[in-house]
Amino acid sequence: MTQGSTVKGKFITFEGIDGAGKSTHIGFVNDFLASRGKTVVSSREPGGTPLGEKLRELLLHEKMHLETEALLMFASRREHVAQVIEPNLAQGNWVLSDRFTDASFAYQSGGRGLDRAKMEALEAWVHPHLQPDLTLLFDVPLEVARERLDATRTLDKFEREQADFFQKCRNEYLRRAAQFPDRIVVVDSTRTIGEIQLRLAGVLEKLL
Ligand SMILES: Nc1ncnc2c1ncn2[C@@H]1O[C@H](COP(=O)(O)OP(=O)(O)OP(=O)(O)O)[C@@H](O)[C@H]1O
Ligand SMILES: Cc1cn([C@H]2C[C@H](O)[C@@H](COP(=O)(O)O)O2)c(=O)[nH]c1=O
Repeated sequence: MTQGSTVKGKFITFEGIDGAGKSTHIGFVNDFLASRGKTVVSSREPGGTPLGEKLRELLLHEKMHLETEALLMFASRREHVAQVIEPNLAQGNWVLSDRFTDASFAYQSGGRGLDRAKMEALEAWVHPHLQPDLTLLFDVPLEVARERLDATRTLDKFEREQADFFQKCRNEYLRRAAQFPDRIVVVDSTRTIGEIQLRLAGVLEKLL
């Protein structure tokens, strides 16, 4: 959702606590939209640009003050918005981002406790006129997410956090879903991958 009548592309973000299953579905959404004739660009945060990927390495592996963490997330986002998101939307392309600003609210404010007003100030600074057209929030109980993560990979700094942290992240995600019901669609990610894809197809049809 961008201001200005020339913009034709759409911006879709994927959110959820670690292990909820969001990355699994980005490829499906990409292929679904491509099959409808859309040019689709898939990206991620933190990251999505050469500088953003360097910041991602620091963010996922170095201990830092929670405000440093929030500022670096938004520094990565500033590059991403300038270099990837806005230029592609302006060309009429569809942009899929594995996480965006809802993740900062969920993790830095919800999980770590950073004042929400500071997050709102950063959001207003970094992308005052840009919001996703659609946010897919993959929601699962913590235990399900943890089981999925433990089965698949070496854990990074965030993924090693305790259950209490993820409960607060999840609560903040769900609070935002209630605050922005027209933008954020909550997807029950305890369902099978096939059931979730059917649900996603229904949601995407309405956006085409
Ligand atoms: N609906 C599902 N049912 C069963 N397993 C699933 C489902 N969705 C995802 N998985 C599995 O759970 C694991 C984690 O999924 P995925 O990497 O998509 O999560 P994520 O939310 O993107 O995690 P992160 O944010 O940490 O990258 C993968 O092994 C994936 O195959
Ligand atoms: C954008 C963003 C991300 N995070 C956290 C959330 C995840 O734990 C990692 C990214 O890892 P993923 O496997 O690629 O999802 O970063 C955050 O805390 N704040 C943010 O704004």
